[in-house]
Amino acid sequence: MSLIAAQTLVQEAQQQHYAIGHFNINGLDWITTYLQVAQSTQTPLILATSDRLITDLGGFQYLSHTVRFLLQELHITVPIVLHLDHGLTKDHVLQAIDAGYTSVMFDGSQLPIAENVALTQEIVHYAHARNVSVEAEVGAVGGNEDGIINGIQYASVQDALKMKATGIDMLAAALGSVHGDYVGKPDLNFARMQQIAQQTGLPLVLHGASGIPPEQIQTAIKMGTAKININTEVNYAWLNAVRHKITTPDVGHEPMPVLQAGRQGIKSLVTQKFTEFHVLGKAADKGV
Ligand SMILES: O=C(O)C[C@@H](O)[C@H](O)C(=O)COP(=O)(O)O
Ligand SMILES: [Zn+2]
Repeated sequence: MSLIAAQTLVQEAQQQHYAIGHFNINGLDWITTYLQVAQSTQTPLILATSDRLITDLGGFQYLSHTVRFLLQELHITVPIVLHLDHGLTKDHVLQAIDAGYTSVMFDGSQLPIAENVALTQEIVHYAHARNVSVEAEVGAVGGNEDGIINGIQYASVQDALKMKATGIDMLAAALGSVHGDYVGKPDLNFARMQQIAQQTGLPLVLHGASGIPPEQIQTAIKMGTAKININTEVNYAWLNAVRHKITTPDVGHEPMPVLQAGRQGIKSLVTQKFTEFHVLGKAADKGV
C-alpha cells in the first residue's frame, strides 16, 4: 500500500472513539520496527519526523524515499502516513510536501495567533491541492528543561475556532501536556478540551503524551482526541533495552544483538500504546 494522508484516519478514529498512534522516527531502526509492528498487528500508523531532527535524519527526500521503499520491501498493506511533526517554518513545511510527505504540522505556537492563522491558511491551500493533511497548534505545549516545566499556554476556544476557519484537518490544542518527562502529575484541562472538541468538531491531537496515565488518555479519547504523539517513552524503551543488553556479561563486540534488543524495546512499547489507544487491529477490522 502507498502512503496516505491522515484526514480519513483521524476522522474515523474521532467518530469511533479510538486514537491513531503518532510515533517519532529517531533512526532507521525506528522506521522498520514501527512498520513491522503496524503490519503484524494490522494497525494504521502515523510515522512522524520532527523538523528539529530532519538534517540529522538525512533530509526530507531521503526520509520520503526510504519510507516508500520500505513499504514495498516489507510488504506493508496497512494504512501508513508520513507526517512532518512541529514544522518550524512555512518553507520547511512546503519542502516536506514537495518531497512526498502525506501529512504536515505547522507549529506556529510561538507566533501571535493572527500570524499563526495566516501562515497556516497558506499551508492549507498548498497542502490540500496535493491531498496532504494539515495539523496546526493553538496554545503551546510545555517542555521540561533542566527539570523545570515551562512554556505551557492553555489553548482558548476563540483561538481554536479561528484556526478551524483555515480548513485544517486536525488541531493540536495545547491543554497542559508537556514534551519529555513530567515533573509531578500531568494537569490537563479536560473541561476546555471538551469545549474545543464540541465547538470546532475537529479531531484533536495530544502532544507530549509520554507519561500521561492511561485513565487520562481514555478521557482524552472519549472527548475527541484522535491522534496521540509519543516520542519520549519510545526512546526510553529503546534506551533501557540497549542498556540492559550492553551490560550483560556475554555481550561480545557485535552491534546486532544490541540493536535487536533496542528494536524489541520499541516493539513492546508501541504494541502497548496501540492497545491503550484502542487502535490495535483497526486495519483488519476495515478489511484493508
Ligand atoms: O520530540 C519531538 O520533537 C517530537 C515531539 O514533540 C512529539 O510531537 C510529541 O509531542 C511527543 O511528546 P513526548 O512523547 O512527550 O516526547
Ligand atoms: Zn509534539
